[in-house]
Amino acid sequence: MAQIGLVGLAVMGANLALNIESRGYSVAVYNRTYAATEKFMSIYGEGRKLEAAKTPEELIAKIDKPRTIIMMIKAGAPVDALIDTLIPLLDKGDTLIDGGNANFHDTVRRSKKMAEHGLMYIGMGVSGGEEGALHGPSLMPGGDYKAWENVGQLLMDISAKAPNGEPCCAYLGTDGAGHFTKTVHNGIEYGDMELLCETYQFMRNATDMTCDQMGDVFAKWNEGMLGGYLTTITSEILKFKENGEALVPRILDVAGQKGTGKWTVIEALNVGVPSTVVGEALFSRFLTTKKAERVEASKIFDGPEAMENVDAAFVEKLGEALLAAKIILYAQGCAILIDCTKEYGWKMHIPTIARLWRGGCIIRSNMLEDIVEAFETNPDLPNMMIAPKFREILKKNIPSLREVVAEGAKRGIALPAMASALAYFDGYRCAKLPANLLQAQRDYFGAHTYLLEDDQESGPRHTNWTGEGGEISSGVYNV
Ligand SMILES: NC(=O)C1=CN([C@@H]2O[C@H](COP(=O)(O)OP(=O)(O)OC[C@H]3O[C@@H](n4cnc5c(N)ncnc54)[C@H](OP(=O)(O)O)[C@@H]3O)[C@@H](O)[C@H]2O)C=CC1
Ligand SMILES: O=C(CO)[C@H](O)[C@H](O)COP(=O)(O)O
Repeated sequence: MAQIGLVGLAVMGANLALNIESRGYSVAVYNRTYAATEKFMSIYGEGRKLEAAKTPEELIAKIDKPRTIIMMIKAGAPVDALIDTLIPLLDKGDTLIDGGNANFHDTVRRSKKMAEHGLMYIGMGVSGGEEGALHGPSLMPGGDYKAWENVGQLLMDISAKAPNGEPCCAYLGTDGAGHFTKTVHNGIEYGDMELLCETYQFMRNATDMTCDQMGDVFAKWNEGMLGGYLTTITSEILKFKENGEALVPRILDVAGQKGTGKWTVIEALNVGVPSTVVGEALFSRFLTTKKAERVEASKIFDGPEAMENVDAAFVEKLGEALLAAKIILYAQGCAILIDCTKEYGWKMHIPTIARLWRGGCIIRSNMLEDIVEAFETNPDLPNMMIAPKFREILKKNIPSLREVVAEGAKRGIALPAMASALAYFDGYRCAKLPANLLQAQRDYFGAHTYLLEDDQESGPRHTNWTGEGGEISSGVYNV
C-alpha cells in the first residue's frame, strides 16, 4: 500500500511523484492516458517505492486510509471531472489536494462540494516548475485544517528549503487561500518577467551589446538586490547558444499565458487595488499576440529619428530603474494580498507568504527577506514602498527610472510596465491628484456629488453647474 496517491504524470506530476518518493514516502501514480504511466514507470519505476495504477479504482485500492491524493493535472474542467470520478470511490475522511494552477474561486466551490460528501480538500499552489517539483517547490496550501494536520509533514518534507533551512510551505487559510496566494505569486511573476524583458528590449535597441554581454550585465545585477531566480535564468537564456549562435533572438515574439496573470488583475480590479505593473505585463502579453498587425504597423508608423547608443553608465541606470520598478511591483502585489484578504476573510500574513517564496518558487529573490522584515517590523504598513529600507532605495533609484522611461519614450521603445510603475509612484506620492476635477465632472453630468476638501464634515454636495439642472442628486457608493 502506498502512503499517498498522485494523479497526472505530465512534467509537474511526474517530478513531484519522484520528489515525494525520494523523501521516503511510497507513491501510487495514475494518469488518464496509461501510456504516460507506462513511460514513467519504465524510466523511473525500478528500485523506487512507486506503484502504477491503470484506473482510478486501482489507484484508490493502492492507497493507505485515510487516503490523500494529489492531483497535478490541467486546471479547469479536467479537475471537476476527476473529482466527480473520485468522489464515489473515496471514504469519509479522505483528502484530495489540487496542486494545479486552479482559479481559487473554483477551489472554494470544490471545497464545499467535497465537504458535502464528508471529504476534505486542499487547494495548493505549487511553484518552481520542473526543477522545483523534483527538488523542492514552494508550496502554498489552503483548505481543511484537519487535512493539513494529516499531510502537512509530508508537504514540509517535499518543499524547498529557504537559505536558512526553513521549509517553503505553510498553511495559508481555508478553502481558496492557497490558490489565491499562488495566483498573486504568478501575477508578480508576470510583472517581474515583463520588467526584465523591457530591460532587454532597451538594451537591444539603445546599445550595441551582444546577447552575451547583456547576459553578463544581468549576471552582475544578480549579485545584488536584483538577484533571484528570474534574473539568473534571464542571464543564462541570453548566453545560451545553439550551433554557436544566441538562441533567444530567433524565438518568435508571441507570448503565451495560462490564466493566472489575468486572474490576478481581475482580483485587483474587484477590490480596487491599482495593480498597474501586473496589468501592463498582462496587456503586453496580449499585444505580442497581434504579431501580423504589429508587422504591418511597423511599416506604416516610423519611430523617432535614430539616436546614438547609450553608454555603459546609462546601462547602470537601467539596473537601478529595474530595481525601483520591481519594488513598486512587489508593493502592488502585497496590496492585492492584503486587500483581497479583507474581501475573502482569510487572515493573510505577508511575512509568512514572503518566507515561503524565498526558496523553490519562480519569484524567489534576494528582496523577499527585506519584505519579511518590513511587514514584521510594521504589520500595519500601508504600502511596502514606505518601509525604511525600500523608501531609501526608491529615493536613490527613482531618478534612474525617470531617465530610463523618458529615454525610452524619446527613442520609441515601449516600456509599459516601467512607465506604469513610475506613474503609480508619482501618483502615490502626490498629495493633490486631479480627482477634484473628476468629481466635478461626475457631478456635472450625473449629479454624483462631491466633498469639499476644507469642509468634508458637511458631507456630499451637488452643484447645479448649468443652472438648468434639478435639485435631486445620485446616491453615494462605490462598486
Ligand atoms: N508547468 C509548470 O511550470 C507548472 C504547472 N503548474 C500546474 O500544474 C498542473 C500540471 O501542469 P503540467 O505538468 O505543466 O501539465 P499540463 O498542464 O499540460 O497537464 C497535463 C496533465 O493533465 C492531464 N489531463 C488533461 N486533461 C485531463 C482530463 N480531462 N482528465 C484527466 N487528466 C487530464 C494529462 O493527462 P493525459 O496524459 O491523459 O493527457 C496530464 O497528466 C497544471 O494545473 C499547471 O497549471 C503549476 C506550477 C508550474
Ligand atoms: O505556475 C507557473 C509558474 O509559477 C506555471 O509555469 C505557469 O504556467 C506560468 O504561467 P503562464 O503559463 O501564464 O506564463
